[in-house]
Order: sequence, then structure tokens, then C-alpha cells
Amino acid sequence: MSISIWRYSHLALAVSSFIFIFLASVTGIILAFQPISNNLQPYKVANFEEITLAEVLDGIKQNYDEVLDLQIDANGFVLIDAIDMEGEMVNGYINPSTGEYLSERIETSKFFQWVTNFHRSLFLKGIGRFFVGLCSFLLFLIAISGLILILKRQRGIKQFFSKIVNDNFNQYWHVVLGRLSLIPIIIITITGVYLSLEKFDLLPNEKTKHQIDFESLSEIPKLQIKDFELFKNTKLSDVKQVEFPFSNDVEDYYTIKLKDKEVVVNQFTGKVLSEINYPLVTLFSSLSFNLHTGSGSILWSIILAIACVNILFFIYSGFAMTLKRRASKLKNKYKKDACKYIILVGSENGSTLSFANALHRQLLNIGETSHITELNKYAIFEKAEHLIIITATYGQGEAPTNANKFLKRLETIKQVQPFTFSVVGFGSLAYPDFCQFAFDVDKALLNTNGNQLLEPFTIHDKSYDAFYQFTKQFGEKVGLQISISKNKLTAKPNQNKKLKVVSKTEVEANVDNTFLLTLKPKKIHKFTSGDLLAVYPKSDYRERLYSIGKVNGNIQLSIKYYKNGLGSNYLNDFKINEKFKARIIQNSAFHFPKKASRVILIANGTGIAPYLGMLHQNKRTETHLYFGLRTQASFSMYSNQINAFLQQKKLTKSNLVLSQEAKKQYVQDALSLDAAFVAQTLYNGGVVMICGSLAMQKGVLSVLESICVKYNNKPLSYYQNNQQLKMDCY
Ligand SMILES: Cc1cc2nc3c(=O)[nH]c(=O)nc-3n(C[C@H](O)[C@H](O)[C@H](O)COP(=O)(O)O)c2cc1C
Repeated sequence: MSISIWRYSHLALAVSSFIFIFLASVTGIILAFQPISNNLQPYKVANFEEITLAEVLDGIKQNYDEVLDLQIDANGFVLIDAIDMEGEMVNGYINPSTGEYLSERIETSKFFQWVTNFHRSLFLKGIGRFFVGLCSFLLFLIAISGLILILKRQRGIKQFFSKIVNDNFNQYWHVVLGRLSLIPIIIITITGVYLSLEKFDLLPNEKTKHQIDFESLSEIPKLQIKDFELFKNTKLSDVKQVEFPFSNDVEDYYTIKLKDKEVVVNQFTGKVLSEINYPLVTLFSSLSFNLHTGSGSILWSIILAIACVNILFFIYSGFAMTLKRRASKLKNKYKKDACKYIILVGSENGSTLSFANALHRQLLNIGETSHITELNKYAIFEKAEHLIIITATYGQGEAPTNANKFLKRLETIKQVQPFTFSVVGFGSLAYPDFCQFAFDVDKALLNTNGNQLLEPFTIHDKSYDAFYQFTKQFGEKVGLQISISKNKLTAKPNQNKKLKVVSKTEVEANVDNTFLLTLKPKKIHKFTSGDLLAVYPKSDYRERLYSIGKVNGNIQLSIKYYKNGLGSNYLNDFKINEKFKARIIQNSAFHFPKKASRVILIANGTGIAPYLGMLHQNKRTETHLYFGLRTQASFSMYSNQINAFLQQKKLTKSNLVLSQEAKKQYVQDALSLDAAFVAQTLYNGGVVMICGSLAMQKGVLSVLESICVKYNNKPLSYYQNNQQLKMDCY
């Protein structure tokens, strides 16, 4: 079944029952405190687990004139119903070791009684009980459909508990808490249903009936109670209740209710007269009661209370997510066949949709004809001149649900007139397949009669700034002035890592206006070389990303200074020991390979930053560096670190390639010269990493493509699919 069906089922179940579930959860939280407060009473003795029934009954016999009944509750408190030596009726707690009377029985407070009644039946008697039982069952189904959604999201049971990327508060905590409270919720619901079925007599009801041979009853040999074999061998902790004989008649006996069976014992000889194991229904009933109410266990009561709080959060976050998904509705002024611009959207949770909608509205505002629809509704658009595809990526580089049929439809539906296409990918660098679906869409469109207007444009983490850049580029191509308002599209960044400036080189000291900045995270944060540091120069939506090199636990950045550059000015202005907040973004697609026969690192300019960290961390992998700079003087800032890596054998060979001096080469020229070596590296399972400018990336990729085809008879994409090519270019 597809994810959308499970999601609709999950939602439909939640919508149909949420009021009852809300009420049951609120009352459930309150009721969880009842066993806790009971359990905290001082009526349990220290040796409760060791003391035997024989010792207890002997003590009682000596302290009370007549005993009717003895019960051990879920907290391990011993309750007695007896007449004391002064002839007074007593009904309360005793110390089982001494028989001493401690206190009267705790009566459930009126408040707890009221809440319990409401929780069980909403004060609606039978019908209320029925609804509560039904909702318990619906909550069970919600938990199961939620479990399936998590399994689908995590791609199987093995990754069930693997890390979840936090790119949306409600979604993140809905999944994280869902995983943690799944088992308690399933237990609460199953036991709730069981208890309801029991109340409606829908379970087989087998009464325990002892068969006693009264003819053969005998009063001899008469033994003291403390010498009864069964009583000596039974621990008090295994007993639930003891019913005492009514009279001294041999036909009256002790009935001992243990946890798993009921035993009848001759009051004179201690002989076992009958023994019946409880049916499973009875065992489940008491288990269900204890598990559902938390009776007898403070820990379990707390878990139940937390699970109920989580249910309230699931109701809130589930509806918040649904409302967000529905908020960005697709509204069209013009029919699909009347428009010059067609915006096709792929979005799971609605954020991509709000960006696409903003562009759509802007096109309409400036008097253009624009039609917006889901990628799955791809059709013939008779007057379309420009298709703009704006799509998120899900799963492992896959399509969002409303775009999963697009590639198939594209194969069969041909536009009737020439058109251009521009693809915008929304994604997150925290996933290895960054914006992969957008790339797949672009590739598929290249095989149609459409012309690519712009290269695929990727946007990390819903960046308004990046989207603005796209609309500007697009506007220039089609001759329109597009200006997207940032209202509603911008969320304040979550700048949660405090960093302290440890060292900084001077911009003026470097011929390329580049400086090295070393930052110390305030707390220990998990990050590694290749991850990204997002800084927010104006504390607003504007984000600047820098590749991190991890050196001695610090973050080392290499930054090119631009006179009007927002990010570089912001970072350059910091003084040593100054602190600021920024965000570390995991970029697992660009981590140094854990296992590789050989690694080739290719960089130009500041693209060296992550490699300085990777080489620092490198233990024994054979690594070759191709580093492109303008002049020998540009290298002075890095020479100490690189020479040290060579000496420590962390770097096998360094190829410095200068574009303005000596042979005037670019890195791709050096790679062409070492073509056989590069081909052999890929052939043997080695990894090639590229970091730096997009122009350099383009040149390098084209050289690598020819090398792979010429030497290895394989396209570069083969190695890319094999995770042997890692790139982080800007
Ligand atoms: C379960 C899940 C899987 C994701 N997988 C990827 C992925 O493989 N590649 C990627 O670039 N982004 C991935 N993302 C990030 C989303 O594409 C990104 O958050 C996007 O902005 C969501 O857009 P939407 O709100 O329109 O659905 C994933 C997000 C989630 C929640």
C-alpha cells in the first residue's frame, strides 16, 4: 500500500476519534497519579519479598481474635478484615511481619473516583463505555498505521531507530516521540479494549469451582498453622488473597488466591484439598488491569502518564501538519490550456508548495498567464511556453507523493508546441541524495522536445534567499521582473550552536583576500569535516553556508573576502574570543569515505577547507590532492598544514596547480595529465571528491567523464551511482 493511503488512514482514524482520545488522555494523565500517590504510602515492609505466608498467618492469629479475610494489593500492602482482641472490627493495613495494625484502608478520593468514572464511561454508562472501548481500539489502529508510516519513512525495520533529520518541529517530534511511546500506547490500547470487552461480558467467563471430597475430610493430624507445608513454601509476594474458614467445622477451609492459581487448604491438617489454575482470561484480566492503570508500579505509572501527554502532542502536531499541508492550496485563475507559464509542484508537506504559489501569484500580478498544478497532474498544456518544475525530494532521493507518477506520465504525454523547462529542487543537505528527484526530473525532461532554460537549481532547507536568486535568473531569461515577497516564505533560522572565535588570519596578508577562521564550539557538538556551517549575518532568513574542516575539535573555515559580501564581512569583523551563534548542517554526502582503496581530493580556492580537516583526521587512507590556486603566494596560507600532512603521511601526494603562474594550469589539466591514475583509482573502488567553484566542478566533471569512458569504458555516472564521486561546489 502506498504511503498516502496509510497517511489518509492514520488521519481519518485520528479525525474520527480525537475528541474521545483527547478526553481519555487528559483523564489518563490525572489517573496515573493515583497509583503513584498510593504507592508512596509507608505500608510496605522491607522484607516483603522474603516473608512466607506461614509467618504472616501465625503473627495474625496471635494479634487478632478472628480473621475473615487478608488481601495483598498491587503495592504490596497487606489488608486485613478482622476482629481484634478487644472485639473491635478492623479493616485496614497491617505490618505482615508483626501483625501490628497500621492504618485504615485508603479510600479512593472522590476526585479520583469522579475522574475514573469519566475515563471509563464519560458518565454515559453503557454507551459511554462502548465508545471509550471503541476509541481505545481506534487508537490502537492509529498506532499501527503510525508504525507503518515510520517504517516507510525510515525505509525498513533496521533503520527504525536511526537518526531523523529535524527540518520541521511538528514532524520531527511527532516521529521521535511516536517511536518512543509506540509500545506503551499499544499496551494501553490493547488492555483498554480487553477491559471493555470484559465489562460487556464478551469474554469467556470460567468460574473457578473446586471439587472437594467432603467424605474424606479429617481433623488429624492437627498441625499448627506455621507448620502447614503449603504456607511454609509460599511467599507472601505470590499471594493475592486469603479467605479464612467461617467456623471450626472441618468442612470450612482456607482459600488461598495466588497469582496464577487458587488453592483450598484443610484448616486443621494444612492438606491441600483442591488446586485450580486460573484460566488465561483471568490472568489477562489482572495483567490488563495492572498494565492499564499502572497499579503497583510508580515507574510504569510515569511511563503511562508520559505516553498520555505524548498522545495530546500527537493530536496537536498531527493536526498542525495537516493544516499546513492543506494551507497551500493550488488556486488557478486561468485554465491549463490558456497559460504561457505552467508551474508543476512536487511537495509532501506543503512548504515547496508555498514557494511555488508565491511565484505563481507574482506572475499573475505582473499580468502573465500562469497555471499551477501537481506534478502528478502533468498533461498537455496547449499554450505552454515555459514549464517551471518546483519539487522536493523524499525517501532516498525519491519523489514526493504528489509527484510519484510524473516520470511515467512524461514518457507518454508529449507537449504540442516547443517549450522551455527549468527545474528547482527543494531538499536538505542532511540527506545523501540532495535534491535527487529534481535532477531526475531535469534528466527526463532533457529527453523531451523541451529546451532546458536553466540548469537544475537546488535549494537547501527552504532558503528564501536561494529561491529569490532562482526567480531573478528565471526572470532575466524570460524578460520579466519578478520579485517574490519574503513574507510567509521565511522562517527564522534555528541558530542553536554558540561558537567562539579562536584564531583568524588577516585578509590583507593573503593575495587572494582569503582568510582562515577557527571557531570553537561552546558545547561538544557532533560534526565532522565536510559538514556545513550556516551563518546568519543579519539574524534573519539570509543564510550563508561554509564548508567545515574539523581540526583538533574546532571548526576551521576558509573564506574569500568580498567587499560587499554579506557573509564574508560578517565573519571578518569578528575579533578573537568573540562569540556568535550559527547552525551546523550535517552533509553526510560529503564526508571522507570510511573505507576506500584510495581518495583523490580536488579543490580550488577556499574549497580546500573541508580537506584540511579530512586530512587532519585521516589515519591511513592513501590520499592525493589536486589543489588549484592562482599563484604560489596564494598557497602560503595553507603550506604549513599541507606540508605537515605530507610529513605525517596523512597526505600521499600534493599536486599544486597554479592558474596565473608557471604552466598556467587548472586542476582539470592536471587530472588530464594523470588520466590513467585517475581511471585506475575509480576502477579499483577509490573515491574522488570535488570541492570549490561551480566553474571548476564543470571543467573537472567533463575531464572525468572522458577519462572514465576512454580508460574504463564506463560513464562517470556509473561511479557517481556507486558513491565514488562526492561533490560540494558553490
Ligand atoms: C522523510 C524525509 C526524507 C527526505 N529525503 C530527502 C532526500 O533524499 N534528499 C533531499 O534533498 N531532501 C530530502 N528531504 C528534505 C525535503 O525534501 C525538504 O525538507 C523539503 O523542503 C520538504 O518540502 P515539502 O514541505 O514541500 O514537502 C527529506 C525530508 C523528509 C522529511
